[in-house]
Amino acid sequence: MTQSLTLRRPDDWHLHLRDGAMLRAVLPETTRHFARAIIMPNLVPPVVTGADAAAYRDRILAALPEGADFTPLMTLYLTEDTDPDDLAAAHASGLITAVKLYPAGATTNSASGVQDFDRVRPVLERMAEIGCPLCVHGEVVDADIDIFDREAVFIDRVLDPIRRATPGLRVVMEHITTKNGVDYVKANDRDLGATITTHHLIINRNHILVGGIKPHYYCLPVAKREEHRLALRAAATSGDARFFLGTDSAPHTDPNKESACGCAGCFTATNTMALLAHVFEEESALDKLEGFASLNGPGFYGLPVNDATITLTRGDAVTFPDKIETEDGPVTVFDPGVPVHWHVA
Ligand SMILES: NC(=O)N[C@@H](CC(=O)O)C(=O)O
Ligand SMILES: [Zn+2]
Ligand SMILES: [Zn+2]
Repeated sequence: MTQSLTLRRPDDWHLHLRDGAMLRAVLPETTRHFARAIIMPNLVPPVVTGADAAAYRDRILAALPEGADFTPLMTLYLTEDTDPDDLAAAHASGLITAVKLYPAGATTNSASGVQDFDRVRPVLERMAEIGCPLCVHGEVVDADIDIFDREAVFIDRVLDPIRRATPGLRVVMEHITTKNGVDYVKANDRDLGATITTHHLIINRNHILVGGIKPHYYCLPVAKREEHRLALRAAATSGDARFFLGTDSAPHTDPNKESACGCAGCFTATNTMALLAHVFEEESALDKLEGFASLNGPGFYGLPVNDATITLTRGDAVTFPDKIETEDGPVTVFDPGVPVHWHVA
């Protein structure tokens, strides 16, 4: 049995770092293991202009722990008023790596997102021209669409039409949660990739609801039924380079999670690499973990892979901290609910 596994240092292609005290508290949890991360722009107010992204990047760099080797890859939050010239300049200078599309109202801090997709068509065309990828939170928000169907309906009604209307636009379907998402990626051989989170490889909707409601397992898109989790596992461990890690680690304080109207988001920055080793071992696919966590993402984004390595070792069951303390309050670390024997050496 494999006892130790050395990988090129991984990257996180979907990460929420927040700002201020929360940023300072959660950033070390990521920089300990990851070399780069795509930084989500859903702050309040959101990161919409190049100037916003530059200022946010500087706040992240100022919060880096001593000696950390970490590069934040910045994104802009697409709105119906996004200026294509500002976007193009931010992309050309290397300030931003991608642009994020939130359908208005789909998730945490998405109120400034897109309501009328026709209104962002010129921006999307410009992005296709300059080769700037679009990261998509793929859920419709129509009240008559069941929350468990929102991803599948988004693919048919919004994503596929956008991709057909904008040839050459490179799209990352963020945090896919369904077999429909996996199949859509597989059926398209260019300009399309998908991130998969750690938690969606581990939980299905029963984990959220059976035996009492578990607010720390609630995130968006919400975990689906077991067949979808299995499809995600198969995709992540398949070696198909279109699938790569985006943890969507999304810290909220415990009072905001354990509430009558709890926030969506799972915080997995702390234990993601150990949990992934656990999952990939269960799938007899430890040899595919480096591709998923360290190679496929850079491949999609056209960036070099990292030179440094990390080593995971297997031993006695490990314990992770239950919570990270922040000046805003405690943040609960995702609990896989099963013993995990891997840790980052
Ligand atoms: N995933 C989540 O449940 N929450 C994210 C937003 C998002 O990625 O949709 C957050 O910012 O808290
Ligand atoms: Zn999202
Ligand atoms: Zn997210």
